Amino acid sequence: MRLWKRLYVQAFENATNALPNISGVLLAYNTNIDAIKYLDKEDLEQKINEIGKENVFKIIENPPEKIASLEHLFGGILRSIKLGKAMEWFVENEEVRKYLREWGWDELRIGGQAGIMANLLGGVYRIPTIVHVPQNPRLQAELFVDGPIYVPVFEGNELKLIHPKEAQSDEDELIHYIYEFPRGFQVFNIRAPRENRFIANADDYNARVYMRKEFREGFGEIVKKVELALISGLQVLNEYYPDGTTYRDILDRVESHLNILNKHGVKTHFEFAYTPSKRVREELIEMLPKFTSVGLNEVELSSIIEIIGDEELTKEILEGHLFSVIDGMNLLMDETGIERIHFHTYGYYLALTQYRGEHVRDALLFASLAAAAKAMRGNLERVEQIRDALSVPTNERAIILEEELEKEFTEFENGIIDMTDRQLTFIPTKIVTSPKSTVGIGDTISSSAFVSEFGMRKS
Ligand SMILES: Nc1ncnc2c1ncn2[C@@H]1O[C@H](COP(=O)(O)OP(=O)(O)O)[C@@H](O)[C@H]1O
Ligand SMILES: [Mg+2]
Repeated sequence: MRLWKRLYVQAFENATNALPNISGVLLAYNTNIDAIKYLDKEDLEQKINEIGKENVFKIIENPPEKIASLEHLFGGILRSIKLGKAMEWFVENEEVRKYLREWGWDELRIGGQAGIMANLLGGVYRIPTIVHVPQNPRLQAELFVDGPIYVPVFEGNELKLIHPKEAQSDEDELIHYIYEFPRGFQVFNIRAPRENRFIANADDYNARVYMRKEFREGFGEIVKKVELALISGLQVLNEYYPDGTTYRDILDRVESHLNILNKHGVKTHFEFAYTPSKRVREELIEMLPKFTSVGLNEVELSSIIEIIGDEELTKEILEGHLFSVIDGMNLLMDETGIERIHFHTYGYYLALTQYRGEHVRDALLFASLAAAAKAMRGNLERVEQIRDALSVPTNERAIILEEELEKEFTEFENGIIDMTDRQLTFIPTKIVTSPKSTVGIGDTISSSAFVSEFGMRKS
């Protein structure tokens, strides 16, 4: 434990010193508005009574999984409360969208993985950051913090980089309505077994990874300004769209972007997220050889092994067996040739890399501090807040895992294991016992580790 305390302090210094080494980062593709409302029992009961309680209750046991009426909306909310389960349904109906807008929110936050990472990398780490915004309405633009955050804008034929606030225009508002409820929340005779949220997604653009003109026509220019890129948001792809296009049309465009990034020597990271469509998941795995790095959690690694591995390993990873996770990471590297895999789960992170160095470990430690700070505060504003996370306790139970690793690998030192052609890096993470919010922690972890590692590599 004392060892890790020392390593954490050093890593914070090394990582923060190296952040200014990065001249530019690109973030694509998903940015939206998260509108958060904390549900109120009286308000909810009154609205449901007005609409017709009986019809709303019918939806609870027959979930349509999408919203075409107010009955669907409130039935979905009640189902989420009843099961204590996070659910996200797409809003298909224009009248319902108007209703949602009028019902309003308590808080607005920038949403989407690219949007969230922009406020962190540009706003907190002060790295020049270019972010893709499918639309740039005022409501969303104002959620970007001040700092070197840019969207590309055509002025005539020339591509200019402008802060989103200065580039806002009269475009669509892509709103994800997030209805949060605490454990024990009661409405009529329904009681929430645990805290969670229901999301009504009123965003046609990110659901099909819409790319704005500047990214379709000016990508070659944009890429010249960055040395790192983080790609996310592909998990939502459907196999077919009503207009006859498929996920393939979109992935073709993403692949052409990757080819341009690779041609310019930009290091690329893909942030995995659970991808319900097995077909799409398969295609994403096939695209991984074009990336430098991938970030994922236990559910996502397991869902990949389901495709490239066997049933036994799939199950063991989901159950959290350390050595199965390591086997899964090795298998994924064998299959794709990807240079870096960063696995994160509650309590520890692993990185498997085709290169060596202590900066890989320091980057994971820095990411763990950033995650703890984010969990504590809900929102990060300054790098000093990450330093404060040094006082958060380190996961004691990971020490048992560390001992298992020591037994298995003789060459294990300070979290680093030398395998013949690879390095495996292990760190116990900080754990915040009562987090203020858990939205965007995974994105914070992966992006902090990726950018700081490459910054330190240049030191
Ligand atoms: N209370 C906490 N303290 C520190 N880290 C946490 C806490 N809760 C979750 N985390 C970290 O956040 C990660 C969540 O990432 P992920 O599962 O990818 O979700 P998302 O991408 O939706 O944020 C977990 O793997 C864990 O490492
Ligand atoms: Mg994640």
